[in-house]
Amino acid sequence: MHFMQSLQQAWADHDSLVCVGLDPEPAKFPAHLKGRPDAVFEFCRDIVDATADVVCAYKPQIAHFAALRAEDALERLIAHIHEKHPAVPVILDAKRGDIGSTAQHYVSEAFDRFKADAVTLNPYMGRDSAQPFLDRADKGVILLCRTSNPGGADFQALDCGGQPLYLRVAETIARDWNANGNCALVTGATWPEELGKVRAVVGDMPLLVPGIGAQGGDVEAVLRHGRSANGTGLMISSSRAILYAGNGEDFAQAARKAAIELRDTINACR
Ligand SMILES: O=C(O)c1cc(=O)[nH]c(=O)n1[C@@H]1O[C@H](COP(=O)(O)O)[C@@H](O)[C@H]1O
Repeated sequence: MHFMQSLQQAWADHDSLVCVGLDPEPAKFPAHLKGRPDAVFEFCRDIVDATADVVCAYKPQIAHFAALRAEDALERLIAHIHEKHPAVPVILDAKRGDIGSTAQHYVSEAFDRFKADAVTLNPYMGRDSAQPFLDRADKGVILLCRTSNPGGADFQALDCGGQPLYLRVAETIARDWNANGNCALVTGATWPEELGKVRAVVGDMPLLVPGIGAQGGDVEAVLRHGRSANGTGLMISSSRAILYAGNGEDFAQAARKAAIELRDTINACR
């Protein structure tokens, strides 16, 4: 199914705008998993199986797997999600972006090797670096716009003909890059007013919103500024606050409880 269709279906069927970020850090794993040869897969799989009915998407972050030489675990994890929880789309957080000939290989990595439904991209290299991704009309292309980190403003807030660069990025992508209707933007929860300015420019385009939980973003402000006309339009992503909500044998149930709490807090503001 087209990423945008499965996202909308998951928003509706699970009544949830929560995206769980899958960022494995073995030092934070519960004691009974530490040292097990397949701990990265087992940890993420158990989190997924405990939360799949209360989320709208999963977002594995590729460096967290690659640094551990666990890319095969990432492949198996995405295959597991597709097999056991086919209603939940998978966003590969890879923040790619390169000249067209290399971008083809990043396309193949994300969609043919890992079989993700969507991927995050850095738009700094311009249209031709994104085009091979945009051409995959059934896949989501989620472009950095106003990132959650403290240095996000270093370049993104620079004046660009009377408006900040991040708004020019939002405007250009919504107007020129979205011919296949498969674009979305990253707008951090830590800058809710900027998020609202992006929403005003892009209409109902989905926004991936990291920065809730460990980075301290304000859920109510994100909803107030960022929800679309029908009260959806957001993939509100949290990694550490859900993954490491508990560190005992019941860690997956603790993650489920944290995901449900976040879903309910969000829904109270919709
Ligand atoms: O593209 C992202 O997902 C992303 C964009 C951004 O602006 N800020 C941001 O934190 N992220 C990612 O979102 C996740 C945030 O993790 P937590 O702070 O633990 O919820 C990490 O995987 C980051 O790489």
